[in-house]
Amino acid sequence: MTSTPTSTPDATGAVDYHDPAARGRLEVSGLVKSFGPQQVLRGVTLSVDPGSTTAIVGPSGSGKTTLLRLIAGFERAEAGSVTLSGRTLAAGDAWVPAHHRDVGYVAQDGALFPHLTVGQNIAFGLDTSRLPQGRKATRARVAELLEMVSLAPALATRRPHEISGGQQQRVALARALAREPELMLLDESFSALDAGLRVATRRTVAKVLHDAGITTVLVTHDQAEALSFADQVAVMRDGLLAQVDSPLEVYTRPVDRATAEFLGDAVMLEAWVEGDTATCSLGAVRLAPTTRRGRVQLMLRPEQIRVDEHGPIRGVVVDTDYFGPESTVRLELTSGREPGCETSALARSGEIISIRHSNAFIAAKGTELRLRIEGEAIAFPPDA
Ligand SMILES: Nc1ncnc2c1ncn2[C@@H]1O[C@H](COP(=O)(O)OP(=O)(O)OP(=O)(O)O)[C@@H](O)[C@H]1O
Repeated sequence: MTSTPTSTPDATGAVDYHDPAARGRLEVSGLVKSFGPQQVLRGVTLSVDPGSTTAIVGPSGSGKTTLLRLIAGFERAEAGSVTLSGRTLAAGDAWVPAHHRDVGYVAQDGALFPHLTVGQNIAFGLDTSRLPQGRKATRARVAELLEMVSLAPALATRRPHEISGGQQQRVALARALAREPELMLLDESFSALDAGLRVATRRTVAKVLHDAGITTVLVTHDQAEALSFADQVAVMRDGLLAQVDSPLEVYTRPVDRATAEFLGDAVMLEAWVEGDTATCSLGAVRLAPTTRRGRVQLMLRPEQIRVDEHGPIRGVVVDTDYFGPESTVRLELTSGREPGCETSALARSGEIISIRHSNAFIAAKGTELRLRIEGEAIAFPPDA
């Protein structure tokens, strides 16, 4: 690790290592990357606070892994810069090779060496020049790292094929942690695991990284994983970040329809906006702050449409998808609105919407349900 304390700007103008407050701060600015004629990254800018976790999520081929590989130093960009802890890693001709970046990388399959034991795999990540000499010190550090990732010390003598997929991912993390990186990059690190193991492994890994205060960037195509794992979610589309914000904000206040639909189910309705109210087939709906007026597309999450026996909206169950704890219920709206409810030219019966409900018994086909809307809707341009 390069750790000369100085505040002298280098040739690129960046302050050279090491302002303690900046340790682990990642700044990516204007990254452009092409493969042949295809521009894969088209000017990506991203800030990650020290010790925080960012998930980069987006459709397949949007450029997520390429961005991670540029940060790791496995690829070079045509334009833009990467700085970590105030140290320039890449900018113009300035270039720090991958093995000098203080960056850990955990691949999708863990990429353990099959011919080495778990202990040897982890020891491979150790900088032995920083350890007191001797095999005893190495063994102790390996045991410590295994404990950090909640694995029994006895596993050290096994080979990767003798442990489970979730254990392999934790060994891969321990190997990456052995170098005490300032930044951990997780490239679809949980996606090869089955659902239960994925959640448990993700939780362990998140806790280890959080407790160690290591800045983390996770690439995933799994929206739920991104929303649950990260402090900050960066939504990538066509080589650009469409939105970077907290999980709650990107889910409840997506910047556009594509982002809304990528992050979860969305009910889209034609609507007419006046002031802070939109009128649509569900009646008058409160809007999140917007400058839009007139015709819009309204977005609600299905869970915002609640079954309520006194609700002003009526619909008849068309069909149901049962998922155990929850069902997605499709309803055809009927015109029997309550007296006193606003109506408009857009409020019409026959429109089909989806809601979520936890009681599968109420959702038999043909049942009439009364509904109300909770929270605010988002307005997008009418033709997006
Ligand atoms: N080494 C390479 N040579 C040529 N094209 C590449 C290379 N690496 C990536 N690409 C192309 O760049 C685009 C973005 O790929 P990338 O792997 O970054 O996307 P991704 O968002 O991570 O996708 P996925 O979720 O499927 O892994 C794809 O069209 C891919 O084919």
